[in-house]
Amino acid sequence: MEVDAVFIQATKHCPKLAVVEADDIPLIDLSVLKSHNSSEPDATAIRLLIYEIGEACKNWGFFQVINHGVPFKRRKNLEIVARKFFAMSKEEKKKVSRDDVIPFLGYYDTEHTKNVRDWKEVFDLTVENPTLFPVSHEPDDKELREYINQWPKNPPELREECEHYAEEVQKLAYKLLELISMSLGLPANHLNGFYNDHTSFIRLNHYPPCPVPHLALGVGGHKDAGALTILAQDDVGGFEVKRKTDGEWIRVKPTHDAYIINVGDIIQVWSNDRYESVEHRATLNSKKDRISIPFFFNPAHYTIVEPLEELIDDQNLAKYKPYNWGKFFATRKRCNFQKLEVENIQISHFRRRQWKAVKAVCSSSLVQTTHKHNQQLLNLALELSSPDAQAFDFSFNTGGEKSTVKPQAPIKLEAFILFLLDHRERAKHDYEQLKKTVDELQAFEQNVKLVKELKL
Ligand SMILES: O=C(O)CCC(=O)C(=O)O
Ligand SMILES: [Fe+2]
Repeated sequence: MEVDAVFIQATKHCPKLAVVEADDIPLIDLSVLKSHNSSEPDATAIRLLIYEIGEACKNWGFFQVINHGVPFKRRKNLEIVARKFFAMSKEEKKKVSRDDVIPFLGYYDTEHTKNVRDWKEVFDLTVENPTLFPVSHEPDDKELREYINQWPKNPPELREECEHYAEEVQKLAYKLLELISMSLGLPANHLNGFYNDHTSFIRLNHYPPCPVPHLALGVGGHKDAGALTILAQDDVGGFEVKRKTDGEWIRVKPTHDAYIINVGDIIQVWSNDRYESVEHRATLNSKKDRISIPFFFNPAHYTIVEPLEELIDDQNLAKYKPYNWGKFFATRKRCNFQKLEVENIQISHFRRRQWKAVKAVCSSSLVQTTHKHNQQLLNLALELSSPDAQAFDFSFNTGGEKSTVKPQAPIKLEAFILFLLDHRERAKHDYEQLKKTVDELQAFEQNVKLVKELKL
């Protein structure tokens, strides 16, 4: 069977044939939250649970939960009805197509992730019906619209099953939000206020069998833009996360009645990078089709997302500028529909200037040309930080025309060292890579001194 080239991934994104399954992915038991025999829950056990969740968010950016309180029947029923829906003819499904008037909700099969088409079809619905959202991504356009779910005639039980499911998973979402809040040292309900008019939605994902599972992806590598995702996957398997320690794609083996929880971009920003949104993707299967059902737990459209005041001080400056969630989401939606030449909007575009300055150092050819080792190192650093670097390429090289900043070289170098140290903390793998390239860190540090002595 011929496969349309729009589905084919660049070689570096193609899934490897040998699947890696890690056995240390955090599996967290929430049974302690249920108060048995109406007695108070065990305070020590809760403290331990909060600690476990904090560690999982920090080290992995995701975890699985069991004994979460969502009745298995609700999930199973929804999976069955989702299969029924996707088994209908295209013509039938397209009756509830997402279109220009209802751009977020209903059926569609043309989503692109990172500009390559996903091998999937989906049905989207909001949890609150209607849900208020900005009409346009344009910052000055203040028009809002009430988005209403589109329900197909068939299967008739789809609506009811979706609504039952949403109700139950929502309870879990609030529990997790509270646990995460406490793991950041904040009161349990600290984040709840953002959810008064929340914009959470549920997606039914269907990945048909694919004749070229080594060349295409169900969903290409991406980070979820919202706050928290609660994912149910069936027993076929295919969900993979990029492990923070070494950048390896790890397959998360389906665990009976477990949910996969991942921290999204908003929690990364709220936590000022203490917790990082993890990159993940869905791989395909040549024989079986697969269903997955993410619940995206997102705040009100008017939420201004920024690092939480309680988590910043002189030592931990806010790393992001505030942004409006509704506008961010609208911009994302606009790009996902079509193949564009530009990169989609990312939270890295809102990183604050002190971090930009660091990236500017990396792109300064003045520094790059001073020493071969440094050049390699800086190129690598530039690569590691490429999403940011793209967004603001200062190119202020030795009196070049575009020069807008005249930075002081010693300050720049210090900033660069800070950048490296930050990377060392955040991604040991990247640091190992850097280290390898310059032979060893010591050599690099000597080079830095050298550049300083040259007073560049
Ligand atoms: O299908 C999966 O396992 C992942 C889906 C996903 O990441 C998404 O829809 O955002
Ligand atoms: Fe996702």
